[in-house]
Amino acid sequence: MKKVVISGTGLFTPANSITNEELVTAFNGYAELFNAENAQAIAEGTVTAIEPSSAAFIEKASGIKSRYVMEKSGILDPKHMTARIPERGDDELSLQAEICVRAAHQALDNAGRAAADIDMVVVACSNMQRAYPAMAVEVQEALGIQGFGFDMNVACSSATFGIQTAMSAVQSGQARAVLVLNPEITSGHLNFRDRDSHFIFGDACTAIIIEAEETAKGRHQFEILESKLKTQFSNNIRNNFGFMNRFDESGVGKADKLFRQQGRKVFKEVCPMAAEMIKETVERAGLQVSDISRFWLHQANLNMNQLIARMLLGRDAGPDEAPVILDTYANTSSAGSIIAFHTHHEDMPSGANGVICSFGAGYSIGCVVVRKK
Ligand SMILES: CC(=O)SCCNC(=O)CCNC(=O)[C@H](O)C(C)(C)COP(=O)(O)OP(=O)(O)OC[C@H]1O[C@@H](n2cnc3c(N)ncnc32)[C@H](O)[C@@H]1OP(=O)(O)O
Repeated sequence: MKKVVISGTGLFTPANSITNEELVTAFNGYAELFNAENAQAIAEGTVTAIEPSSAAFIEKASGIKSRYVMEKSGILDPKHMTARIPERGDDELSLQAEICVRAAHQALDNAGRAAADIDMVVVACSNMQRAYPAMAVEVQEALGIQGFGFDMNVACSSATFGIQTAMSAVQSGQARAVLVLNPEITSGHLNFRDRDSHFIFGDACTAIIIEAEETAKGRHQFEILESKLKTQFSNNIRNNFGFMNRFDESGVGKADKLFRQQGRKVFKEVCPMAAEMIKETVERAGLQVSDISRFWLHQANLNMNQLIARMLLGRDAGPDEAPVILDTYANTSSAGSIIAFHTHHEDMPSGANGVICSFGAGYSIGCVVVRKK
């Protein structure tokens, strides 16, 4: 079988960052307004008052200190509580394609590649900006890539599922090189009025070039030794937004058309699944967990990652073994493990092994074992 490498990655980080304190001030402002407007109903017991959020809780429960967003002022306005981003015309590059292009240029540069070397574009993320045409085809056009492109959505595991799809395309000869993009504008599906989850997500876009080892030119190449995917249905992370929403506008309300989760259940159920998947995939690669020097884990919750590392290693992981980026990026869905990889791989010596592992809605888990060239 043809050997395949990750030959370059890229990252787009939005210019605006929001601290926990800023986010909590906005949320508490909203809560005060809501409680004042509904004072009588709250006193009568027909409406529940909104409790204030707390920056200390957020950092302790999740490890998140701040997050990047495409637009900040609307999210921090207690009367608005979502980003203010004007719609673009059909003749303009869409926002999601724009951030793909920004990340793609960096990945192409790191891989020593030009658009003409790419035959396939995959946009793999949790939310597409529109139904069609596919985002990937717009990105293909914007970059001047021949060949073909398509979108795929496996929520937080979109990047790892995209890597395996790209690897198969290279191995089967469908593409010489594939550009996988993970444009996560998570602020669009985050309910900033929900105390349990308003702090969870941030925006970012990652790009990955996958190609045959024999012709790869990237400065830091990682051979893909093994990859394994798993899905198991769960309602514990769910978003009912979709094209049939307009059939029944009475619905069960608006909040179910945004991200919602049973965080405790997710924590309890996903950690053992992810640890087991990592162990299985590493063993399928002919290695032991002790042969892995770095784990680029999905970046949703610090306590989750620490627990998974303990399940695997029987001890706490050092910061070099399981790099953390969620403190400043929060959960960027599928981009998270790739941001960790992108920002923490250059120092690895030749021959060092690592694992990229994503886990999230579906449930979906993707595990990719790599070795530095
Ligand atoms: C695309 C994807 O990645 S999907 C995301 C995948 N999801 C995950 O990975 C999430 C995994 N789970 C988690 O991260 C955690 O469960 C969290 C961070 C969501 C919540 O942390 P937990 O410790 O489980 O907190 P929990 O929800 O049980 O709340 C604990 C208490 O804090 C309170 N609380 C909740 N939110 C807040 C807040 N913002 N500020 C202050 N207090 C809060 C709760 O009401 C609760 O109070 P109670 O004990 O009086 O009932």
